[in-house]
Amino acid sequence: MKDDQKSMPSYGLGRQMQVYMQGLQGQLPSLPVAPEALEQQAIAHLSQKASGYLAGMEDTMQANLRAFQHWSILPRMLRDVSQRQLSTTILGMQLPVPLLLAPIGVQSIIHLEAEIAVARAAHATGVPMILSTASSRSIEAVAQELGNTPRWFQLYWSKNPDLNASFVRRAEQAGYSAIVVTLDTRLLSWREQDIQNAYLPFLLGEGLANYFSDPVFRQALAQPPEENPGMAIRYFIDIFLNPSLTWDQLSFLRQHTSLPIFLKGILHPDDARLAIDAGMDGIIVSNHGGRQVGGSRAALDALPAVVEAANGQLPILFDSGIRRGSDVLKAIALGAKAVLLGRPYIWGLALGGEAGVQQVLQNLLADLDLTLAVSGFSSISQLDASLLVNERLAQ
Ligand SMILES: Cc1cc2nc3c(=O)[nH]c(=O)nc-3n(C[C@H](O)[C@H](O)[C@H](O)COP(=O)(O)O)c2cc1C
Ligand SMILES: CC(C)CC(=O)C(=O)O
Repeated sequence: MKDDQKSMPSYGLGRQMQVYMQGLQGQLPSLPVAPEALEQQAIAHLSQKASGYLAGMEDTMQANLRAFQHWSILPRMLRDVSQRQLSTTILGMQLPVPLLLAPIGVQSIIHLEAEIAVARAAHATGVPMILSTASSRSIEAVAQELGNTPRWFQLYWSKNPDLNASFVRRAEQAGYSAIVVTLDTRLLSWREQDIQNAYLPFLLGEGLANYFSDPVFRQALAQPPEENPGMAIRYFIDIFLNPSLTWDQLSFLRQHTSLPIFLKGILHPDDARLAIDAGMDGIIVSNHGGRQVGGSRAALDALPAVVEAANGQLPILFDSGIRRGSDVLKAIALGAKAVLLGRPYIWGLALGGEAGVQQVLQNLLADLDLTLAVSGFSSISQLDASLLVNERLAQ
């Protein structure tokens, strides 16, 4: 984290003042500040294929956003909020803010500098990054940009066990401090826009940097990917999806890493109990941003039951629909230790590369810090359900 951002207590105010002072010199923020306007501008900027890929099932995405409206913050007054604390600890890991960048694959279809730009922005703001297996830059190249910024690696569990073990080994060697296994994408769902556009970026070789650079993957090919990319892509298609993956196979991963393992994509409380039985270290409640099960429960609506089922035995994180500081507060008040930011940073990437991602993160952190303060709290560790009113029950 940069020195001028180390003191989080003045962060929100600092960002506000920076913007207003720039305004006095005739400079307005280069990106829209409201997430809705940011999204609109980014979608208009991207090709139809890329924006179609970013989309999801509209009803489920809307449900994710609406779920936040069902909860209202009931602020408290006249409490000293002059010193504020946004940092949190998860399984002994210190996170400067309760926010991580969600794993988002194939960023090369959004911006030429892809995950490199995102990693630089993460480093500049201190926001930890979760790198996707399907990234367009390798595990090692992204790590190099992150310096000492915390990083986790998201694993898509392929049909080749040696490849899975190799990915995890590479992540460990490159300083990633947790493994996130995504459970909800053992098959690709029926994605209407991609089908309409007949577009799957992997078939064009996008998002395969980790595969093409992996010794196990390369060994399985008769010719290296540089000489015969078509053959490498076909092999990727053969092994990538793994619908036969079941709970009992998680022990394999445990044998191959000493890093904490988080399961991403849990919505049902019974699955939270299975995660505990399987000896996992954490859960990420998520419906993949409404991209997998069309018509699924909004992720925020699923959070309280998962938190209750976990019963404090392992940390719960959350994503799907985080757009503003108040969303972060609500998810944390409902029991999440931290949240993952998804599409908003990709909109920033689309419009402004590294600087765009940085602006989105700075704004969100400032919003979070100020919303915490005006709600009457000085530390995110003070938040619990008493912050919120459930408007559906209150009516
Ligand atoms: C274009 C795109 C690609 C994604 N790629 C991955 C991925 O590679 N691995 C993964 O676990 N989740 C992936 N996700 C899901 C995100 O990690 C996260 O769950 C989701 O974006 C949260 O929803 P939100 O963006 O609406 O907040 C992807 C999401 C999008 C939009
Ligand atoms: C299928 C993946 C490689 C990327 C992903 O998770 C997504 O597109 O939602």
